[in-house]
Amino acid sequence: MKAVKSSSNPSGQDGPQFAAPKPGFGEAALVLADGTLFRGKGLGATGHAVGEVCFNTSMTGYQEIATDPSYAGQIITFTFPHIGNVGTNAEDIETKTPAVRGLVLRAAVTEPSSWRAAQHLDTWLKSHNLVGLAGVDTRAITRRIRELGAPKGCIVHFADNENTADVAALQGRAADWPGLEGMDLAAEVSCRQTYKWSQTNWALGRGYGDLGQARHRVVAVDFGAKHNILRCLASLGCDVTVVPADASAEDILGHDPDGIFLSNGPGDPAATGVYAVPTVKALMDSGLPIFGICLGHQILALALGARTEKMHLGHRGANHPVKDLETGRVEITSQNHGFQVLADSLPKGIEESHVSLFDRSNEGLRVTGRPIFSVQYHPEASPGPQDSHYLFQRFVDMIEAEKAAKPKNAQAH
Ligand SMILES: NC(=O)CC[C@H](N)C(=O)O
Repeated sequence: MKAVKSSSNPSGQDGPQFAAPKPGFGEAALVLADGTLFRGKGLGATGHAVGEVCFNTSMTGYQEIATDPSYAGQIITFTFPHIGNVGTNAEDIETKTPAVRGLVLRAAVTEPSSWRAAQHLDTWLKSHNLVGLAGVDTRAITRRIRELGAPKGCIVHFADNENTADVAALQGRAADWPGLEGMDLAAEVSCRQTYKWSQTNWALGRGYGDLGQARHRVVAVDFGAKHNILRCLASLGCDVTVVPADASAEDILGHDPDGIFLSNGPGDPAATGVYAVPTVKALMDSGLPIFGICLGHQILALALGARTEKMHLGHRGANHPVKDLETGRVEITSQNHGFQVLADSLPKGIEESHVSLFDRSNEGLRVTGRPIFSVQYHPEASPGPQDSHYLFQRFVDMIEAEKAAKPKNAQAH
């Protein structure tokens, strides 16, 4: 087993010194499927969890990241060293029950310093039964991930009476985990029942608002939707009905929507799409505007006949440059995905609308002449820049144009 000591600096250069976790935090480790071992101090709940180890480069917004349902089946390494220093609160959540498997941090978590802090990250992790690891060389982990492609791993926070030397079994657990390819996780994190969403975006001095008079009806298919997407829709006057991932086209159209939204979510789109792809195909026949984000983009692409594949590393961060191919404008985007749509598999009549300036991978599509479009990245930010908020307005503009072209009393439903 290749141990990487948490206190060492493998680059041999003088780097910044980080506070060591305080005594009282138990032993903890991250073991990759190939046996690479990182030992540090535990945070949050004791226990172990297995998942794909990925890294996120965002400098802020760790609570939104940790509550993004798209992280089901994944252990996040934060490349930014100081995570947890503004604590946690009841507002910055993207779902009530986080789906992430565990968090890996460089520096020990300090006491929260923010007027919004309600809980220490350690207490918050415990309350959600999430395992954390701090005091490890996250640069070394990131470099390992870069070499291997997001590897399988096991994170463990030992209880006081446990034998902390026995990590070989944990390597076995990591190696035995089947991996995200072919895994359907959207069904796990989706809502079980249809519900209404009316909360609007957060503002300083007010907090979240509430949708007043609704102007449009949108059905959002929940593959693991981040709350801020729903807030962005409500903020533009949409009365949002959220339906489970396996809702049929009939169920969805039964709500008499003016537009349909396909959400982000975890897992392999090819696996998740087994039930969603036929539904989305049927929804496209309705002629209604359709907007997809991330997993929603991938499912829409599959429904249109394109292909998806797993990326080597994926994109996870809050500063990814993306070019809108129609306007030539570059937006700095928030991202979290490990699969991609293959642009050269897009059939005729489907245009690539956005491209990543990091690696030229596909970041969006548009159906020529129809109000159907989607993006791979996260225009709702949360966390991240708001450069791409215009896409929600684009969706609402499409809804308004369709309604103006086909007044309700002239429509079939
Ligand atoms: N944020 C998302 O919707 C992620 C989509 C998909 N699970 C991926 O990793 O590519």
